[in-house]
Amino acid sequence: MIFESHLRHFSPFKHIFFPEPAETMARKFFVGGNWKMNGDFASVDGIVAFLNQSADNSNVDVVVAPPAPYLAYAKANLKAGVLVAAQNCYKTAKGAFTGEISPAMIKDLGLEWVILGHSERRHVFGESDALIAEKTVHALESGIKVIFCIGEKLEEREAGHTKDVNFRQLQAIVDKGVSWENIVIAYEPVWAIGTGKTASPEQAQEVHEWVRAFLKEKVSPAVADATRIIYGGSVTADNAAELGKKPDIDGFLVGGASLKPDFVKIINARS
Ligand SMILES: O=C[C@H](O)COP(=O)(O)O
Repeated sequence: MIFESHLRHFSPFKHIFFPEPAETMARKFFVGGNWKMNGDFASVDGIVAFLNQSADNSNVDVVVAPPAPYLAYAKANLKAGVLVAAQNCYKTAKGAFTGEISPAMIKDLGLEWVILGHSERRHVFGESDALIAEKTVHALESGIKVIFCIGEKLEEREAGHTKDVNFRQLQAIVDKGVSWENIVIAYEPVWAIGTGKTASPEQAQEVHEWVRAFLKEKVSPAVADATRIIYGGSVTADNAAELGKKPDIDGFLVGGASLKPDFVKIINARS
């Protein structure tokens, strides 16, 4: 996959062999639920019950991310339309890395997705852009799709660095020549996560538009057009519909509200 990406960008014949699609592609809405380090068997049963009882919605990709000990249990009990993601993984398949899980293990559980670069991994556990990029490359090469999180801290926004920070975080994987068809970008301003301070639809749309323009310039117009950019940060059933009306917001990554039955309203926010 890296080979094709390089050919597309570096071949002098790229427009002959890899023409860019002329038409704009419709992006399927994507709603992720990140349970973070919350839950036990009883609460997982409760979440599974409201998800399984929800009406099927073929217009939305729904992916929930339980803590690692509950991945297999959630997968075994959720209906087919709700996929399961791991919240993190390491950059190699196996080895002496106490406490880590690998994409190979995620795949072995029959799962397809992992969240990487979440702000809590970046800022609580000190993961660097470089490490997150290595993890992303390894996950993709292992056949696992990636919800790749980016986002600025409050002080970075107030200092006028929002664009620089988000572009720097993205550049780390652009530099690796990743193939973008199995990546969803989650823009999650750190100041909005778990704070109840949602970015306004206009604030979120502004950054999503920047991110799409960045992809157009640094990768290709086709990738910019096709890649889903979802928003995370205090999304609730009350604010999801307005956020979801913005043209560059292709879904949500939901934390706290994904633990409650109203998560189903967020899944259906654009229906
Ligand atoms: O991954 C999800 C985000 O960190 C958002 O969390 P939140 O909805 O609790 O603010």
